[in-house]
Amino acid sequence: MMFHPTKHPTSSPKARTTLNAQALACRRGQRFLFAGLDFSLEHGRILILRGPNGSGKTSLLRLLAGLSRPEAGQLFWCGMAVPPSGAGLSEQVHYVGHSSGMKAAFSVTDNLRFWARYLGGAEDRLEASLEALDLEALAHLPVGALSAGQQRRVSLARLLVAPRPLWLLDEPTVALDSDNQHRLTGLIQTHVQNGGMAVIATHTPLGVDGANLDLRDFQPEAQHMAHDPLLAFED
Ligand SMILES: Nc1ncnc2c1ncn2[C@@H]1O[C@H](COP(=O)(O)OP(=O)(O)OP(=O)(O)O)[C@@H](O)[C@H]1O
Repeated sequence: MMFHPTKHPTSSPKARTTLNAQALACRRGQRFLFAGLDFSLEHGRILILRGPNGSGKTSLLRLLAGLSRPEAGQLFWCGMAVPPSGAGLSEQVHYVGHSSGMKAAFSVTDNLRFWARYLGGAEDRLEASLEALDLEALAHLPVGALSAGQQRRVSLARLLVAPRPLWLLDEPTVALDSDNQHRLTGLIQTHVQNGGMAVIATHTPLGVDGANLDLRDFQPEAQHMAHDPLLAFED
């Protein structure tokens, strides 16, 4: 795939941007979700995370976002080892997870303006972000007054307020109608066509080309399960 570093305002990846995982392991509570997980992702590529509920897709995305630490193994960003804190990688990442990350009482515009500032983006991207997710007519409304699919679109608009090369998307189609699923597909395709990368957990087809990583292939065979799930809970 061609690399166009300056063509699109949503991405400003470095040439030869790469993300590699070597022998990653993740433990939640007393249970190893996966171990020995390797993958390699280059600019312009998509990695699609597969696996049943509870197999560790969200846990892997949180680990890549620097929100939790691996139990073992090593991440490399552009060939540089990422420390357990995630420093050096977490600043390159947009993470859109299950929660919207928005303040319910604030308007769509105010929420996105906050994220633009927080993520080091420019406010002049706001209009384009609203337009890309068909949010202009909702921009003045408090996020808490929006439907689930509309709130999801606000979360996705965050991807566009600041350019970051690696998009981590957790079930991004949830609550989206078919028009907006197509809109999302277009955004992802544009991002990678211009040199971005994406790791996407999904149970449904996204209409994008990507390599598949099935978490079931990395489950340790013998599990020491906690008898009481509450005892295993971690913040
Ligand atoms: N805070 C936590 N403390 C302990 N265990 C947790 C915690 N959060 C999640 N888990 C466990 O980790 C396992 C993997 O959860 P995760 O959310 O990563 O799965 P998933 O593959 O994303 O699932 P889904 O397809 O349902 O979204 C689950 O068994 C879950 O109970």
